[in-house]
Amino acid sequence: MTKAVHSTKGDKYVTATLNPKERPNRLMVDDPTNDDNSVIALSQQKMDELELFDGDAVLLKGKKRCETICIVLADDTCPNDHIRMNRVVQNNLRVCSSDIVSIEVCQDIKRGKRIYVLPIDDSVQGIAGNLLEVYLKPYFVGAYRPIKTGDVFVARATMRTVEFKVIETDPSPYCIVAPDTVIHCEGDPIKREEEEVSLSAIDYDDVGGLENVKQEIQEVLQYSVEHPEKILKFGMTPTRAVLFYGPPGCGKTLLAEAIANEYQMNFIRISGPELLTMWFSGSEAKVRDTFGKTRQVAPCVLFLDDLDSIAKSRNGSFGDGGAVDRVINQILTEIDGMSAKKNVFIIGATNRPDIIDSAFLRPGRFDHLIYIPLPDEKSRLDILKITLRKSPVAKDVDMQHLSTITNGFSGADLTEICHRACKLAIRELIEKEINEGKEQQRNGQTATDSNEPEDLVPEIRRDHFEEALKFARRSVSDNDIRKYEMFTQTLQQSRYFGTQFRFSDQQTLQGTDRSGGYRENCDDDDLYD
Ligand SMILES: Nc1ncnc2c1ncn2[C@@H]1O[C@H](COP(=O)(O)OP(=O)(O)OP(=O)(O)O)[C@@H](O)[C@H]1O
Repeated sequence: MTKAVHSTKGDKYVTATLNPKERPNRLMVDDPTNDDNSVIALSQQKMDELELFDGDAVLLKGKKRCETICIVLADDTCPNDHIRMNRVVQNNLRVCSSDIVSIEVCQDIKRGKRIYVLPIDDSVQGIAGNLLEVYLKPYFVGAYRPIKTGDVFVARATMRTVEFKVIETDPSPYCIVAPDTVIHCEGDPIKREEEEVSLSAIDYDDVGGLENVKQEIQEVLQYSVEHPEKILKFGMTPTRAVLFYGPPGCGKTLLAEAIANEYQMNFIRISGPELLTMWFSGSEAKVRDTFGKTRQVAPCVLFLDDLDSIAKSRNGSFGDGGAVDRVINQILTEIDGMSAKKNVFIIGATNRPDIIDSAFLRPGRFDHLIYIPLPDEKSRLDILKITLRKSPVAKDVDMQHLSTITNGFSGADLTEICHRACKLAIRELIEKEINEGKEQQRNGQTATDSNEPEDLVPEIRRDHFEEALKFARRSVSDNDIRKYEMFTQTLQQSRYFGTQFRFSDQQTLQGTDRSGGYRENCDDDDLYD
């Protein structure tokens, strides 16, 4: 399986910039074996040559004068002139696989007194929790991570990942975050800068079920990326765009992010309404720039969400159909330009495949449609387990039973049940701690009197789930599902002409049978006479 989609660099360029005698500290970027945001790896031989030791802090320089600091470790599987780093580090340096970076020891790095970081707005949407406790402390605790002003990093908790930008460090511009470093994160989330692309940390293990779809995507990507010449030989163009369709909340977005991660590609998401708003507010150039950015950060997955909204708007709030036609044309031109580029893969998504403009579905555009259905029982069990994998759940909570009784629930509906159960446990814990505090006050005790504070709610229990299920609801109706199934069936019928078709030997020999040999069940033999 292709794990990485490398940017195409001519050999000449590589040999010129990698002349080992002249610049031993210039190395070619490789994908990591260890996915840590703060670690890069070199061969032991290269470490010796550069007089580096395991655990040294190093200063890395990439493109556009971008720099970052990491810890270096020896990895004997790393080729001598290569440097392994994950996508977070690559993005901070604005480089990708096969690009060249330089490395030098960073001698003057100090322990941080304080750091100030802020979340990036689109990565924190819908998250209400305490970012410091839930994301930042677990990310930094005991890790002694070096950070530099301007870096972006990804911190993870349960199912969500949040991207943070380092606004300031004291001392500046870089430091090591130690246990006594004070972490500040107060303030509004900040906007993603133009050149920063999303660093999805969602991977295939975060997506429950959908095994067939993962397999299908693998084939599409593998054929298109690894064997384009074979596809061209047979007169076809490699598939560069697929359209996910299906009910809401079943993992279209999640899967698109996981694909980007799985194939070590950057991820850019644009929604149909965003594109329309850009256009109608008079910034066609912005639409071009948005697509342009995708080309710059290739290899990249471009995720075009809510494609149906463009079709809907023909008769809607954006005025006459003519204007919408022009938007569609520009978007299609961009998509055509994009899909001709080898290392940009476009994934469109819609809940309303029936109203998608047919121009989007022409060969060379979204000609490959993939249905993302409601999860079946096994997939529901997977989704429940994935959602709760970082949560302590009591042993007698029967997940299998939960997955059986939730027939017809989407992935998002199931996630909501789990989150509600978690919140009930959290609420109970807080209430119990407050009550216990009051009790201690009444008894004249202090919290430090007792040695080990008792864990008042150690796990999410059955009753938390039972309560959560009272509020559970299916967000997709049977009627909707029937419509998707009918669409899929019609699509298949229009695609698959017939399994019984065979060329007749006679026709091959004589070359005269204009019916194409498909005569088995035909009564109207005289049609062409
Ligand atoms: N297959 C799945 N595995 C794990 N979680 C899932 C799955 N499907 C949905 N979820 C949960 O539901 C949430 C919403 O899923 P997602 O946004 O990918 O759905 P979608 O199909 O893109 O929906 P929409 O069409 O409304 O944009 C996810 O963040 C995740 O928590």
